[in-house]
Amino acid sequence: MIIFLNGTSSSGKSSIAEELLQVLDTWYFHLSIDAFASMCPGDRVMELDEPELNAFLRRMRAGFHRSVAAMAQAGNDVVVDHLFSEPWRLQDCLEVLEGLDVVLVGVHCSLEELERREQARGDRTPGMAAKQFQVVHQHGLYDFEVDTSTSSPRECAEAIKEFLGRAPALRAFDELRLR
Ligand SMILES: Nc1ncnc2c1ncn2[C@@H]1O[C@H](COP(=O)(O)OP(=O)(O)OP(=O)(O)O)[C@@H](O)[C@H]1O
Repeated sequence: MIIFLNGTSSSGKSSIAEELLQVLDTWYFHLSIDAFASMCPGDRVMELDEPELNAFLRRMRAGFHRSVAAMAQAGNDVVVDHLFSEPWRLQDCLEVLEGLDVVLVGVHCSLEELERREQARGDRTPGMAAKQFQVVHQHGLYDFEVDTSTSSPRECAEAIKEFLGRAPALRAFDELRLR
């Protein structure tokens, strides 16, 4: 099982993922694109020129998608914390995760609250969430959706768990592949 959380920066994906690890009945791994980004020497990477940096980041994200697939193929249950802020990312995930059971969860949050969180965190580029806001949910299809403007991370995790018990067999990823 792969529970795939998609939402803007500061929408609360990581917080929900950590709660899911506590409330789910089996032992999931939380695989996060942020964790992958922290594995490289960030200060040296920032010295790359723009085309090199874009190529580097694309390889990292493609590697992340394949690592998720590899963990699931080895029999592990996984919570993925990622964002479809470029169309190729969703397309790549649809291809790479084919044959695996993916439940796609949209993590929503009001723009006002996103901007408040972004400012409070201080370690995120101001305006990043607003830029992603118009893009990450553009494919418009989920198995389940949560709103972190009105629910706590624990409430979202509990709602996702409850959904898993009644989820229809046809997944959003199956429908998106047919498009
Ligand atoms: N449901 C919530 N209600 C209120 N605050 C929240 C909620 N979920 C997360 N937050 C707060 O918002 C901030 C961002 O949360 P989190 O790191 O989980 O988001 P994220 O989507 O993983 O962000 P990023 O992609 O930038 O890493 C944190 O300060 C967190 O405490």
